Amino acid sequence: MGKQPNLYSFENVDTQLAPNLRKYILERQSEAFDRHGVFRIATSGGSLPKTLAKALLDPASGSSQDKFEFGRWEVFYADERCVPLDHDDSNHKLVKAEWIDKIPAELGQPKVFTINEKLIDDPQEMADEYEKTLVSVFASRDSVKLPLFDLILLGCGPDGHTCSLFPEHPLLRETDAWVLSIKDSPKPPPGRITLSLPVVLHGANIAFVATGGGKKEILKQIFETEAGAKLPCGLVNNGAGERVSWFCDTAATEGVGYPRRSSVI
Ligand SMILES: O=C1O[C@H](COP(=O)(O)O)[C@@H](O)[C@H](O)[C@H]1O
Repeated sequence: MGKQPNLYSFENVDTQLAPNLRKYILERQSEAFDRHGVFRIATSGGSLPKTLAKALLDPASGSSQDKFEFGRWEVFYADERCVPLDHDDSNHKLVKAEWIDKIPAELGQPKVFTINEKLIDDPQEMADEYEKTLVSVFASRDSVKLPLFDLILLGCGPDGHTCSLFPEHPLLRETDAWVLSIKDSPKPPPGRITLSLPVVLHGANIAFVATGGGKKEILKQIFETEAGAKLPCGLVNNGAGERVSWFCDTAATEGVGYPRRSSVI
């Protein structure tokens, strides 16, 4: 498959996709610990956190010998909605409820970098402040051109959006900023912040999770058409190639002609 993205497709989410995603993340964790002693991830909201929880927390989905060391994790948001952190639209609220709050105490607690909810009425200010947070963690912008996440976990919207980067939106042309604001998101809520495309493409590893029949038409477009290659998810595939892995179920990949794999092992 050379430098192309990996497309994994599993019959069952609980018994196949989740254990394979678990193995993949354990490998990324181990590489990151070897590299710099911490595991820095950026995560999305939407349908991803529920599936991710099965991979991270379900004892039936992996070997007990390989454990996540959440105490050495740093968790950032690939995108966030400009709402209070306890609002139902908040990606943080969802991620916290799905898995962060369920981590057994003995596995440690991740350091989580949320938005400043005092800035919900000013998305640009919120994006600037979140970028400063990244700068403080990933070192100064002068010496680091782009932050290097060990793993970026992404969803794929039915229109091909990922993070809060929407098809044909001018934000896709951003080349300088690390964190962008959007006031006119086509999907509610309208105010959001998002990692920029260059930051996503720079990720050491990028994993999409897309499940269910509602994703099959967009996956066909992304993997098989020129127009799909220009959608945000297609741009990630083309820009990051073999560093991209898709974790899907067969309902989502039905009819997709691109070569599929059934195990990360
Ligand atoms: O609005 C958003 O949507 C995308 C995709 O969500 P999904 O429910 O179709 O998986 C999500 O990745 C992003 O974080 C979220 O803000």
